[in-house]
Amino acid sequence: MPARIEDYAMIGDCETAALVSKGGSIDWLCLPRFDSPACFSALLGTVENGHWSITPAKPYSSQRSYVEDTLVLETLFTTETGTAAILDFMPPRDGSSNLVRIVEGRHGHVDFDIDLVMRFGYGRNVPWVSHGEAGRLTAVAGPDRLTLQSPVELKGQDFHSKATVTVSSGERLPFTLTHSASHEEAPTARDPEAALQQTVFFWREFVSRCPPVNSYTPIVKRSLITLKAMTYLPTGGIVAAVTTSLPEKIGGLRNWDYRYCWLRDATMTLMAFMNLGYLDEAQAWREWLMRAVAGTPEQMQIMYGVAGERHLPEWEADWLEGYENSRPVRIGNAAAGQFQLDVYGEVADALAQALRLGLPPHPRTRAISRVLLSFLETAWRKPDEGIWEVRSGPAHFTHSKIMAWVAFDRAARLAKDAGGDIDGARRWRSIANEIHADVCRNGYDEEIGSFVQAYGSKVLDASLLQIPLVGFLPPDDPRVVSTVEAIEHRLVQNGLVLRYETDLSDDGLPGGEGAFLVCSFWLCDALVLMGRYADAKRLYEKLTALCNDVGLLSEEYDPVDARMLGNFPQAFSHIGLISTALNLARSEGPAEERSQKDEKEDVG
Ligand SMILES: OC[C@H]1O[C@H](O[C@H]2O[C@H](CO)[C@@H](O)[C@H](O)[C@H]2O)[C@H](O)[C@@H](O)[C@@H]1O
Repeated sequence: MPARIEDYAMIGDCETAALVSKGGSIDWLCLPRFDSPACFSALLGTVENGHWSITPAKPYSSQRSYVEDTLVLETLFTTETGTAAILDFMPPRDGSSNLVRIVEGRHGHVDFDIDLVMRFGYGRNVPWVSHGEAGRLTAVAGPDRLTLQSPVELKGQDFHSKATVTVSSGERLPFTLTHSASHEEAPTARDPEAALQQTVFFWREFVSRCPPVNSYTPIVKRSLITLKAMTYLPTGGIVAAVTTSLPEKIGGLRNWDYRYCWLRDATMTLMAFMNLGYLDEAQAWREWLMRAVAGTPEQMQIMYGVAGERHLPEWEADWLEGYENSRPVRIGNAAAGQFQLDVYGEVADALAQALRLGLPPHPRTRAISRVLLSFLETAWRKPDEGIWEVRSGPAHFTHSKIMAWVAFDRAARLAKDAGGDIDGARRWRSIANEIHADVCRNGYDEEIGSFVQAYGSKVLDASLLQIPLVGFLPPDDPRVVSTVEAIEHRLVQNGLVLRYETDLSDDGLPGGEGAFLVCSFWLCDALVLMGRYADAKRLYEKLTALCNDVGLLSEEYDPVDARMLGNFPQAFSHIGLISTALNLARSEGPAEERSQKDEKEDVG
């Protein structure tokens, strides 16, 4: 049985990532990319689906943390006979992908059991394992090869590779697992100690550019490192999470594959990077975006593979029993074929912000924006699947229309700022005004005194918290105030915000889910704008207390059973953590910048 979600920590090399449990077991690793088939899938099944544990042979307690300002994980094991630590990390690539584990004796001695079970193809393919000289072990199946280099000789037993080893004070035992294509020559093993220095240097250099954010600096830095680890360095793409199918409800079927690049999640990540001054990452992402969306706007997808791939068919790995029996385990994501209107607004907003924050204009941005806006001119009237990617068919989601307004609003501002394109500015502003009126007429329900999930519906939705955040209406507008209050009243469970009322609306899926964490951060942001600082701070502190011992958040949290749910770690949640910290810490935070007054009267 896998560990609880919060008992995992992530290590990664900005091309893929692994999850390590508190007990020293690596239960998830896809190679060579985030979205490649996993070779360790115990997270979604059993150890027979692949894992690599190095665990004390006798009863132990463990404590862990990242080595300061890095993604090097240190797990300290204490047993009756002594203490020993494991340093787990994935060094920046030098052509091949390496997972390094250094076992270090600290006091007395500790006996460790090592169990390496390699199963390619998401836990199904048993490789041919051969034992070479000096602790070298090679596993091959189909296109993949794993090579383990270590001073310890592992022995084959029931398709596991095993050893028991004693580590004494002052001793260091390095293990390096290298992935390569099976048809190529195996790469020479990397020096693990030098790799450790390079990894520490890489992360420290990256995080040294993070500005102080009051008392929130340590958690902001941790989130920044987490987001960076979810960027695919070769292309600039950003994944929504490094896992698939961690359930939104234990035993439920809301299990999805997040190892792809959603324009929505990625643009929000980009905003977090930019707001902390990380313009290089923003630039890399914008280049990625320009390549990914190239083509006709009708063909623009809401998500892509990390290199911009469009074909992400969804299928089920039926040999995996699922996390705590939460089936199915899905690979790929059918949401890739959905029409989600809000994405245009998110992209427009991020590109406008990029220019405002000093990113030099991209030669193709304007052309692409023009084509997308012409498409959106008629498309905004169509129903869509919305930010929550419902599987019940399209509807006129209020949030989607608001984000279509954002697209035209930002375009009008840019046209005006970019040297007097008065005609363009007029045209975009008049469409923005039309959408604005449409939303205020159809998206607000007088009877319940709140904006609602979709035109004509009575259901509340946390995405409506974006209304003041994107500047659609000012935070003191009575309709905004009453919407925020209605959400606080109806969507907050044990202090955390649910996405919407799953029991009142048909999203095409049975069963409920936990509280979607980014929504609680949005509530904090709205409260800041409304001047309710004490309430915002209280909620923020509650949220940051949900981070696990190494500062990571999943997508959702079960407000009743008090445990993490959903894919892990999730970019959305860490974006929320960073952005709300900035809003609380700065008198003029990102929420206030984004929500600059509507310019309805400006161009006429
Ligand atoms: O709720 C059903 C949908 O859930 C997933 O989407 C969610 O995650 C996305 C990535 O973080 C996010 O962009 C979206 O807003 C969330 O609703 C899943 O990926 C979808 O396939 C599924 O329909």
